[in-house]
Amino acid sequence: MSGSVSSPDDAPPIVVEGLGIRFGDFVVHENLDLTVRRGEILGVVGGSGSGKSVLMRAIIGLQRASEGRIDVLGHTITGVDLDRGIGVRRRWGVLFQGGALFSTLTVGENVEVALRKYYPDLSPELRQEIARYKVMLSGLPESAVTKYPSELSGGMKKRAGLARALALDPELLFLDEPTAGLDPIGAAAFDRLTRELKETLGLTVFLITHDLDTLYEICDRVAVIAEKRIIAVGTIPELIATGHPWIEEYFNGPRGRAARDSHARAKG
Ligand SMILES: Nc1ncnc2c1ncn2[C@@H]1O[C@H](COP(=O)(O)OP(=O)(O)OP(=O)(O)O)[C@@H](O)[C@H]1O
Repeated sequence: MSGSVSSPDDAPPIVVEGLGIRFGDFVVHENLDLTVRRGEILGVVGGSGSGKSVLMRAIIGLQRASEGRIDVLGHTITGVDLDRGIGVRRRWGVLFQGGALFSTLTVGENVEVALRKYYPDLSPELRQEIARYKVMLSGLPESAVTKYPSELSGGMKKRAGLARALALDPELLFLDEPTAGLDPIGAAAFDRLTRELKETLGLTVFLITHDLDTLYEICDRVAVIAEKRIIAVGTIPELIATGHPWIEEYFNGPRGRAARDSHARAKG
């Protein structure tokens, strides 16, 4: 079942077809379809508990699908043990909610974990140098390399988690609520960093968020999860044009309008 799709490099980086996920009798996803285009930042929104994180976990092979098929970077990953053989796991990076840093390791050592696993022959000097570079690429000062997570602010922890996600030069970056808990200035700075990294490194970004400013400022398209599936995907004007009540309320409610007005003012 680990078959390669016909031309892996031309295929959209993520294709989800007919996905079904349930926990016992509780159905989270049913017949969910989604295609992520190469080089885009795709925002993923939906009410609390609608299954955004479960979908992300399924795409990165941490959550078993009950039905359907998921292709990532040209490889079918459903029904496949990702620790064996297909080598796709090293081609993505993930920033989990909360950063998921090892508290007993320094920031630099956290970044080195994946390098040790996938490139065991790297010399310690080169490994440390790559980790230092990733930390700085994520907008942290060089001094952060030797700090422990407990010594960092919330915003710095997110950046440290991002450095870890970038450790293996991924093609695909998964961000689960990266600006949650940040003040508005810190959130806007993180958004800018995401956009810059996407453009500089040629990343495709799957970004779960509740942050309307993030959607307006940096997302190329937005996918909406409701009723156990993706009910619409497109630019924000395209979504609003669907007239779906949840989308209408989300983007045309008071917060949605405030984010849209602020985006329009920033654009002049
Ligand atoms: N391992 C699990 N076992 C049982 N139920 C689960 C499990 N993981 C998630 N769920 C349930 O699946 C549903 C979707 O969870 P998920 O975390 O994907 O929501 P979400 O859309 O990311 O929500 P939020 O915006 O609040 O983070 C929730 O009802 C959750 O309780």
